[in-house]
Amino acid sequence: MKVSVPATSANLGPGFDSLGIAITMKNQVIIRPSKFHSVSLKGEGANNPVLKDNNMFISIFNDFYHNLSHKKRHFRFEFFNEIPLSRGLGSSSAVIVSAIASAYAIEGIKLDKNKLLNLALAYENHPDNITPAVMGGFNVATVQDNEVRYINKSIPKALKAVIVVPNRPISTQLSRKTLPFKYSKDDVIFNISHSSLLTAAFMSEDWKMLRTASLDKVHQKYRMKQMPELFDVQKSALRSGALMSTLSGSGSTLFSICFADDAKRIEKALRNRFSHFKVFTSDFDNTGVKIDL
Ligand SMILES: Nc1ncnc2c1ncn2[C@@H]1O[C@H](COP(=O)(O)OP(=O)(O)O)[C@@H](O)[C@H]1O
Ligand SMILES: N[C@@H](CCOP(=O)(O)O)C(=O)O
Repeated sequence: MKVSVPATSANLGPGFDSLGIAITMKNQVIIRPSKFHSVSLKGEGANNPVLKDNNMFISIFNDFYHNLSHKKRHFRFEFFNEIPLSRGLGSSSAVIVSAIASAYAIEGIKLDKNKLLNLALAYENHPDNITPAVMGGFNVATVQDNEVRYINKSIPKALKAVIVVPNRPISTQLSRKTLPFKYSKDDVIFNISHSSLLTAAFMSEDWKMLRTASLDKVHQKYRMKQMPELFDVQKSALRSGALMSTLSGSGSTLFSICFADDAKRIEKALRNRFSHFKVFTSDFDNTGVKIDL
């Protein structure tokens, strides 16, 4: 059985804890019944001892598997990870979603995507990464009565993402602690209006509006100060023709959206200037989690 889950970029500027989008970069796991428990790791995190000894996937998978199944079985887990850890591309959401989906699939139980999304919410209480990880595309999401309420929109092929991944991680949990406890009324109004405009721009495919609509006063500047070079990455991306450029999740990745025809030029400009960072172009994913039995 094989499960794959896309990487995601959350917030998209002003949509803190609400907006998110999926790209084609993914984590994949193949699980087979086996005589003994064993794990193989390839790609991102392959040399990380935490992923070998205390793997979040295995512990979430076990929680669900033991609840769903009364049989005692062992499995071989083969992980192929493309999503870098703690770079703001939703690695933790991908793990949560794939572990829950795998536990149901291995027991042959069909799991509705909405139920999967609500189960994932117990492990990550903001819905902006888990919603695109499950559904693909652009998503606006909120939580009410412990349920994710969302609206989803596919992204056309005419758009691509140009992504700059710094060599330093930022932990989401720690980064959230650097944010202010209180915001001024002006900043709140700014973010509500920009996040609403950004959502409307995605829904109506008014791509020229993204630049203005993606401005934020709630989290980016506080987080980007930890790595001031990110301000230069953002300026360079916009100067090279990106439609918008925002801190991806809690960082450290800078995520730019552009017309497909401009992607190679923007990627080249960013790679020339920030050769010490990983720079690449990606398509958007409109499918979300995929399960092959
Ligand atoms: N492939 C993986 N396998 C197991 N655990 C993972 C994997 N990727 C990420 N994690 C867990 O998620 C944590 C990173 O989460 P977080 O700081 O929220 O970063 P991100 O922005 O990538 O979601 C890691 O420290 C690790 O505990
Ligand atoms: N809204 C969250 C999103 C965190 O995304 P991640 O990919 O960095 O885990 C936040 O901004 O804290």
